[in-house]
Amino acid sequence: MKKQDAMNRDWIATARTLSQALPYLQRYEGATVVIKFGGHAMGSDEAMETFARDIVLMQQVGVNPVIVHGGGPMINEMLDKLEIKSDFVNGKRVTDAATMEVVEMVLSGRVNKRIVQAINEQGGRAVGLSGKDANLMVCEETNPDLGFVGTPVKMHTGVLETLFKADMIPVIAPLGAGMNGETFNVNGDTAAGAIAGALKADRLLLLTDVAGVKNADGEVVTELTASHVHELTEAGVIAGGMIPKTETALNALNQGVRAAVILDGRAPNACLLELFTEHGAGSIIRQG
Ligand SMILES: Nc1ncnc2c1ncn2[C@@H]1O[C@H](COP(=O)(O)OP(=O)(O)O)[C@@H](O)[C@H]1O
Ligand SMILES: CC(=O)N[C@@H](CCC(=O)OP(=O)(O)O)C(=O)O
Repeated sequence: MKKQDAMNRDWIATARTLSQALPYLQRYEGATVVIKFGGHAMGSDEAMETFARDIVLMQQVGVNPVIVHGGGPMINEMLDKLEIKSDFVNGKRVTDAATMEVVEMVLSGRVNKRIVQAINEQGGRAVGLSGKDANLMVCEETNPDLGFVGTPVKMHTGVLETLFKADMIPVIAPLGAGMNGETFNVNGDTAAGAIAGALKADRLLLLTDVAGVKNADGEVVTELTASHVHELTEAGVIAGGMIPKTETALNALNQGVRAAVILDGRAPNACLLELFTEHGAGSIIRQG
């Protein structure tokens, strides 16, 4: 009897959560949400399945989700196998011609198709593409010392609008087309920010492997403005891999994205918690 009572309580709580989601579902009807799915956040098959379910649910309730993925750890694995050495400068992989070939193969091939398949297995209709398709992301060389690393300079998002109209979910590998036929390797966060900016997305979600942006005491700051971010960066509290993420978030806000959120992609249902509950998740950055 006691067990039955506990089960009933769980079901009532589930129904309440669904009911409380109504205003959030209404708020995000027709909204565009760009989600950066990092290589570290992908981890296990289980994490991939939960992520894919969240994305399909989002689309089911009227959101236009756009996935931009990373895959740094998977690129490292393949470069190791091929015994190609790789270095990073300020969070960007120094990319010579041989490395570029491996980056494209891993990102457009293995990683992109794994995400596409996971979404389709949950009943969605995902289409895999890279920033080279339909000239979505045209890039210039970031810095000659980094080789084929690109900075997005011109975006053509028409292909994404076409996919939205057909109820398809774009899954984008962070590669860019050069003006002279080159292929560029673009940091996943940078690519997600550029795409969110060009779409003037309602939300940019950057999924990573920490709960959010932490302050000097190691606590997650749930709400931040641009000036908070500058203060924490100048104090050296925002460091390493968090610097390109917060920079991407601020650039996206400057281009008209309403808010950017940095959250733990390994936490179950992180995207749903952020979009459709009062609780939210991670650190939300708004124009201040
Ligand atoms: N203030 C901070 N708050 C949270 N994480 C921080 C902070 N400063 C530096 N970091 C580091 O940034 C990392 C996230 O960046 P990164 O490893 O590049 O993520 P990803 O692989 O998901 O793109 C965290 O794991 C953490 O070690
Ligand atoms: C220029 C550059 O550094 N590109 C990245 C692209 C992948 C990426 O960003 O992957 P994560 O998001 O998983 O780190 C790289 O070569 O690793």
